Amino acid sequence: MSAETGSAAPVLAATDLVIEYSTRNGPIRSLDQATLTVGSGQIVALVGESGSGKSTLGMATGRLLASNAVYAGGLLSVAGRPVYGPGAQGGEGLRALRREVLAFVFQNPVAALNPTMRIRRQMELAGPAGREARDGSSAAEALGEVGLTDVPRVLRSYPHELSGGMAQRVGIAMALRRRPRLLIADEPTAAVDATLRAQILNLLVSQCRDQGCALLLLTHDLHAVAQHTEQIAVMYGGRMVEHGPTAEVLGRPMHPYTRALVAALPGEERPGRRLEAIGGVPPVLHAGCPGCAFAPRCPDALPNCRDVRPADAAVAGRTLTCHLHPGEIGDPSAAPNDAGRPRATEAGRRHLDKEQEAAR
Ligand SMILES: Nc1ncnc2c1ncn2[C@@H]1O[C@H](COP(=O)(O)OP(=O)(O)OP(=O)(O)O)[C@@H](O)[C@H]1O
Repeated sequence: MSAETGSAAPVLAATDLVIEYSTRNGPIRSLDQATLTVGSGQIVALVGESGSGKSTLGMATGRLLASNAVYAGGLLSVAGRPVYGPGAQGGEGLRALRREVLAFVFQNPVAALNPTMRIRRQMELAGPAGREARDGSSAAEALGEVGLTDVPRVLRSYPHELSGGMAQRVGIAMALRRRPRLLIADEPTAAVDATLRAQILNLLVSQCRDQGCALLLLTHDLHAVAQHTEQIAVMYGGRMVEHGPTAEVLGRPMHPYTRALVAALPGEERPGRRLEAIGGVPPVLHAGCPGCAFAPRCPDALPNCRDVRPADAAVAGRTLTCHLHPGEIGDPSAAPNDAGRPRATEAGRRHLDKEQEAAR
């Protein structure tokens, strides 16, 4: 077995992926060299404001983008099988990938189900082919495992006869029926009653853990991320700006955008201080951003931030894409190199000194 297709291959590997949508007003660049790796069985959050490109990356995993989406560069593979880039799967290969490896849970659970079919039939179709597909009891078991009571009634129901919470449990049961290796959940609790959100998320994460299925959770909810995920990737303007272990990234955010997201989190306000809103609006890109897309909103922007793209650097156990953090201080292996990593500027060093001073 080659390294590419072996079980050691990450379940999701996107490298410098560029996706644009063609519109009457010109292209909208939704992914601008997005890079993300999800390991087998990992629970990973992808966060960022609305429009940062999370759903585009999620749907790109199965080449399920809107018809006006245009692939414009980079690579994406799922479980070692190329989806975008050289050797990309098409036809039956792509259908097999969607059937055997990938699963999706969407924001609106009722709309994600087929309105004309009873749940029993949809569960059968979502399950493995053959004898088991006709075996009603296995569908019932799967619904029992996601905490549904009165399963016979649920099996007889049409989607509109279920509450949002019940429909999302059915959606999770369906998504996991074929034992996928990667589940993409796009705001899975956004349309569910607030009192049920934690339950649904707990269920989703525990079911994925039990099955060893990796989960990529696209969300705005940093509290949920802190509670449930191992890794977090922060996205802005179609690319990752900070990626690493959730506890470390949220506990000590380093990219100014991550810091702003954490400061805007309800519960982060200190007595007598207001919750900080992030000033300005996220960009809509029409072409590759020449520098850091956050620079126009960044309180710490350096002179080169608007014009020079920061490279990824390993800093404090995470990957950071920011001129303020060009690499580990005192770590020669992470220092500027000939491969084009930008050099730490004097202003960058001063900023870091200030940060370290504040931390003391
Ligand atoms: N079919 C489309 N045609 C044109 N532009 C699109 C299309 N789909 C998405 N976009 C644009 O691409 C950018 C990224 O959108 P995307 O939905 O991936 O972001 P997101 O982070 O998932 O946002 P949200 O959290 O609101 O779902 C946005 O500017 C969006 O308006």
